[in-house]
Amino acid sequence: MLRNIPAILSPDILHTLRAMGHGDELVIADANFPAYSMGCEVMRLDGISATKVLEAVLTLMPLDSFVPDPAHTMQVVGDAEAVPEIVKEFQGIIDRTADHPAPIATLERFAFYERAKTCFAVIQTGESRLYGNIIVKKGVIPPK
Ligand SMILES: C[C@@H]1O[C@H](O)[C@@H](O)[C@H](O)[C@@H]1O
Repeated sequence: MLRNIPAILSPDILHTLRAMGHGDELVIADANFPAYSMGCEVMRLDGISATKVLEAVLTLMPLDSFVPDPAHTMQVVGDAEAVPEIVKEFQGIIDRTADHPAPIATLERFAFYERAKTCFAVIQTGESRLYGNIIVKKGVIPPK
């Protein structure tokens, strides 16, 4: 255990978050997401919701303020305008925790997979709600 570090973040996840640089992207994925097919590092937090993981990650990792869309979720197949409850929760977490909150943008399902393939890593959670996937782009911590 560590002081000031959310206990759900495992040693390998802490290593990855620290190794990521400005503009690198992380996928926080639900339990149905084809994480191992994305070709990047997969870390697992089975049994933990994607919303808890997003909250924990954003307590440590700044969201990028250099781009208009530092966070993306997956569009509902057949209803691109739908906003699932979990996406509303993701937005609330970003609004509460990010230094530079931004509205979440969306990607069509297969465009989301293509974007995920370029990401630094995936954290596969135990999230059982469909469309519980979010890609977050790491920002910078300026000098004090
Ligand atoms: C259609 C969508 O495919 C994705 O890969 C899943 O992660 C979502 O929950 C949903 O089932």
